[in-house]
Amino acid sequence: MSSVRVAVRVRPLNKREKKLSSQRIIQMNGNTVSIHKSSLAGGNEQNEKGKSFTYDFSYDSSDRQSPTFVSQERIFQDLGCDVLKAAFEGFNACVFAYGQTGSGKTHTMMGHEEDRGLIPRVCEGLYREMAQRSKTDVSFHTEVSYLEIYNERVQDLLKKKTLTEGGLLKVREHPKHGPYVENLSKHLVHSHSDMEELIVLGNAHRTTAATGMNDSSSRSHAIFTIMFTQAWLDAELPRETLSKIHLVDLAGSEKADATRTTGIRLKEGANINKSLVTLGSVISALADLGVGEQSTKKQQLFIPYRNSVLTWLLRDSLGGNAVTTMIATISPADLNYMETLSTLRYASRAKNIVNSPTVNEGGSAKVIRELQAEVKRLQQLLEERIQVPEMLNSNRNPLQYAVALTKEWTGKWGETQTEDAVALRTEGSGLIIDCKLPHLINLNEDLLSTGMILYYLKEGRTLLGGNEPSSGQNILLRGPGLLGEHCVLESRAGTVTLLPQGGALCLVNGSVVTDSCQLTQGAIIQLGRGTRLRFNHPAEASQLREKNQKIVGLHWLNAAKRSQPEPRPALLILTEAGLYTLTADSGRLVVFHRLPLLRLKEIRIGLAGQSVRLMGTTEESILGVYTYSQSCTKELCRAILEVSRPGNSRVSQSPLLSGNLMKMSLDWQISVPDLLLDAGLRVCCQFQKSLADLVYLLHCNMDKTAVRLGGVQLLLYTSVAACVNSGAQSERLAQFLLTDTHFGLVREDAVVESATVEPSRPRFHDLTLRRCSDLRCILVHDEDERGCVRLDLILTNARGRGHPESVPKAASPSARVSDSSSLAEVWKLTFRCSAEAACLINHLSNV
Ligand SMILES: Nc1ncnc2c1ncn2[C@@H]1O[C@H](COP(=O)(O)OP(=O)(O)OP(=O)(O)O)[C@@H](O)[C@H]1O
Repeated sequence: MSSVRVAVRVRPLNKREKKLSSQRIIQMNGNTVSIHKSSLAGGNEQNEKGKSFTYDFSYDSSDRQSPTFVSQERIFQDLGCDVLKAAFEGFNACVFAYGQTGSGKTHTMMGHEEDRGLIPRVCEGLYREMAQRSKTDVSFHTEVSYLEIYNERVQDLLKKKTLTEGGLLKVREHPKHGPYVENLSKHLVHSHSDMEELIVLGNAHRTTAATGMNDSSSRSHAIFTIMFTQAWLDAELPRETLSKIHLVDLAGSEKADATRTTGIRLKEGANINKSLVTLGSVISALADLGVGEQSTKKQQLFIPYRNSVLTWLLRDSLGGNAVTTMIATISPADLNYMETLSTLRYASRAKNIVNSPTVNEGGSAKVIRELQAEVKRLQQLLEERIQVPEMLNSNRNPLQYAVALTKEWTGKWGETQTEDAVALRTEGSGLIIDCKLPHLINLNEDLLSTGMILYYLKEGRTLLGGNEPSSGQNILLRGPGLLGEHCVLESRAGTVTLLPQGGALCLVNGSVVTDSCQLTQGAIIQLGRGTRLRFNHPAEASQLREKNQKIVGLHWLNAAKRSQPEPRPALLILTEAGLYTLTADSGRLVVFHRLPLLRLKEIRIGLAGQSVRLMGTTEESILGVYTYSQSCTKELCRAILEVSRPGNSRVSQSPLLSGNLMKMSLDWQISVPDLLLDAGLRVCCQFQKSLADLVYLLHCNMDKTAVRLGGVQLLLYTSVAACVNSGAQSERLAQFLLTDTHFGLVREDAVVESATVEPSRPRFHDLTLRRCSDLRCILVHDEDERGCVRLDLILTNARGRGHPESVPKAASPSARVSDSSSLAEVWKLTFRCSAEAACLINHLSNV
């Protein structure tokens, strides 16, 4: 018997809560969590003391600086390690996160690249532990499935929606094994990186949406399941255990008014709440069972597992055969008092659920073990000269039967290892054979041969030979010069070696081999005088692919990210799988940012197409790219989309990728629709919002009596290399802007904007603004070999309006007038595009 373990975790205040000056109402003391009723929730002196609940674990993650701060690693050490322990002992395990929407369930279960949650850490831990145990004679077999329950329907997150109509799957009940999802794909995994890839793929397919409470709210319940089998011979007795690990990220419980939900979100909310209400009823009923009312109530108590898909599928984890942990996630803010209290009550109730986990022994192994035990018992009887039942001498002699079954089991286990290892799939008009085990492909030169043979290599020895079928070869080949026992291929823990037998002629990649030789991916093996085979090692190939991904494009640009928001020169390497940004650090190139393309969620084009903001699933993943030209922006975006969403015709038709971004940006009337692509990838812009921000900043720094806010009209906004003031030598990259009456330089931040953290500076900053009438003359230099044009703007009576130091924030701009100077001021500007320089010259000459 084991009680459900319950942990409570409080997250930091979010942006919304801070904006509303929320009070913290959660205190954690040891494993006791106290919630105080705030004035906002109608608190008064009397109940100010609040309510307290005690759990198995309490985690205060509300303040990173606090000494009591609990990290993702600590949660893994406390809860994840127990999941692994249970799995290796043969128990089922389940961890589910429950809590209000936006309270931190996904953060705790999945986390993000820089701060990984429980699921990726459990997967990593599983492989770490397997590697440590690999020296023992235990074999492991791991399969993974990942599903979501959205609006009470089950969808496979690891498969494109082609299986059944809309990709929806049915839940059925197996008489022996209980509820299961029909046709749910199971993926055999060989390595931690295989598992990570599946997680990323599944997450990309998950249904999320922005709600009032969470910008990226999970609208579905997601169940990531690892089916983990271990098999070994224990003193000649076969042993096999199968553990199912369910890692569940529930959708958030929510009040319709709190999230200001309507339409689709409201319907989702109703379904989410329906499952959670059923989960609550199940927990409640089980808790009643657990607190010692079994005798009176057990018979009468009905557990409503089947009232929702979620509880039906998790039946074994709730009051059944599993070691189960619930993580209740809460907000620290008084705003959410009622929801937090309800979560704490829910969690407290769950503590009373008692499960009865048992080691899940593989069916056939169990029968054999029981038979072996029977044999032992009978042998003992023999030794004691007690009359032995007839059975021992009959055909169904348990000893022979057990030996036969053991043999069969060993064979079957081997098969399960290779089952699913070879699969056929179609791609376009081609047929692809996927084989996860190391294998050989026959490169037959016989012109009349039309088939292709693939020989997979199981763990252990494989004897190859020809011509003499009686030699007991595992792989029988035909060809001149082949001996009966030609060579042995030995596969051990991912390494395959070839050992020639008795003077047989073997060549690997054209060199004669006489001793043991390790084979590597793609090796060409020649046996005898004509038999040629190609060796493939899928695991090694996948590692090599990772290391050696095909480079699709290189871009030298400037880049920034949240933790380092100043643009810096960067090399962007676009590969088939991700975008790598390298920068120089003390003379060495270092990876500044990495964005797997599967995780790419948003491409936002900056004002006039001068920058791009690429965002993955978290704010930390934001990469700001300063392209300084709309053509470069379009080129980069097209390249990324061509790799991540190939062949999508809507990409080329989108005005964002084909239109004039400058024109679209500076015209208040043009509204550019977002482009929504597969797996929730959005290509968008916020031209009008950015334009409004910029115009407001400009207007604040102009002479307000002369220009109305509505009269500020932007004519040009482009990147230039600028050197302002005659003395200064160094050029800096900035945005040049031109209005009817003014021109200026400003810097734009491509990273800024954060749902949870107040940005440290406004989108537009460091503004230097001049009246057009301040201009005395323009010197136009010849175009250089790159087509760039330099203009020297010569200004007299320089009056610094909105000088860099005078513009701390867009919201509170000031118009400090700098010292007048009798010296002329020179702005040396280099325009990348001569048309833009011409536009400036035309306008200023007219003035
Ligand atoms: N412990 C934490 N530390 C730092 N940030 C957190 C923590 N928990 C949550 N957050 C942040 O709060 C936001 C909401 O969290 P998350 O998406 O995990 O909530 P959720 O409970 O899964 O919401 P929903 O039910 O709507 O999917 C995210 O931006 C997340 O990064």
